[in-house]
Amino acid sequence: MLKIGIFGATGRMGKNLIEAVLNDSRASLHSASARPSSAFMGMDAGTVIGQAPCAVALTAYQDIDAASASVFIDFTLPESLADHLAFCVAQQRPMVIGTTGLSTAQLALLDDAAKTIPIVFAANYSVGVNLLIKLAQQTAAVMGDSADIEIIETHHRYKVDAPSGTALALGEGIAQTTGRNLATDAVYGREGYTGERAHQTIGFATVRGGDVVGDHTVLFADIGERIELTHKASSRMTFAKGAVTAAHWVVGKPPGLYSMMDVLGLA
Ligand SMILES: NC(=O)C1=CN([C@@H]2O[C@H](COP(=O)(O)OP(=O)(O)OC[C@H]3O[C@@H](n4cnc5c(N)ncnc54)[C@H](OP(=O)(O)O)[C@@H]3O)[C@@H](O)[C@H]2O)C=CC1
Ligand SMILES: O=C(O)C1=N[C@H](C(=O)O)C[C@H](O)C1
Repeated sequence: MLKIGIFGATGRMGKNLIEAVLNDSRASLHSASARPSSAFMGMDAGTVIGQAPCAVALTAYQDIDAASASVFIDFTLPESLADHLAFCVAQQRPMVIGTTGLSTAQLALLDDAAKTIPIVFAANYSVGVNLLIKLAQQTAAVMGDSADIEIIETHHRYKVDAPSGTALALGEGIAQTTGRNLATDAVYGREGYTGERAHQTIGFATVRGGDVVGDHTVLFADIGERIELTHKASSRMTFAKGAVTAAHWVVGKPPGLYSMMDVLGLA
């Protein structure tokens, strides 16, 4: 039985993760952490998600008995990444991380931690989006020399980072396939007198509103025809189940930084 600890248990994803773990017959909820200032601190994790109590009380991450956990899942905000990484490295526990909007320095921390523990890190844990990345790469290999490439993402009003991590992962995958460099070729939104589109650019457009769980479209627009590859997530449970699958996969792996592509055998 896999014993899964969840950081950020009170968040939108945290609650879905608790439910996904409680519904997994091969896993149990080891622990659920929240900010020390959280109004939910001390409450039962099952109660927090509106279900029957599960005998796991929300605690500060520092108070978790990590030695008895198999793996930790972290979908929080970038500012808590360093603490959670240091905790798991000190306790030598594998991690599954889904937090997006990480800075270059935070990505370097991830690389460092992965020298001593196995970590799965992905901007999107749905099967469909990982397949979309592959399909976008295949399309780019055929059409990337002539078509203009634009990535459009839509998310709920509460999302704090832009473009989405998934949009950036799609852009990175296409850049690798076509010999582009996102650092110089990405265009993040347009305004004013922009001039004509430079062909090698990859454009990103961000839409925010309502309760949209997560939509991504990759547009390959040529003269006379265009292809639009679209994925729409309709439930966060899709991401939560993917993260739990990754948790099962990462336990027992050697230290290293892995992706959901590795978990799904798509790498
Ligand atoms: N990879 C994937 O498949 C997916 C990734 N995501 C990403 O997951 C992340 C979380 O998304 P979502 O659940 O919607 O966000 P929420 O804002 O709903 O949840 C964030 C959680 O992190 C906690 N938190 C924030 N700062 C700290 C801190 N300094 N220390 C401890 N805990 C902290 C919050 O606690 P509190 O409630 O007390 O503020 C909350 O529980 C985002 O980066 C999002 O982009 C989302 C969906 C899928
Ligand atoms: O914040 C979200 O909600 C999501 N974030 C991830 C991202 O930034 O790509 C994944 C998903 O689209 C939902």
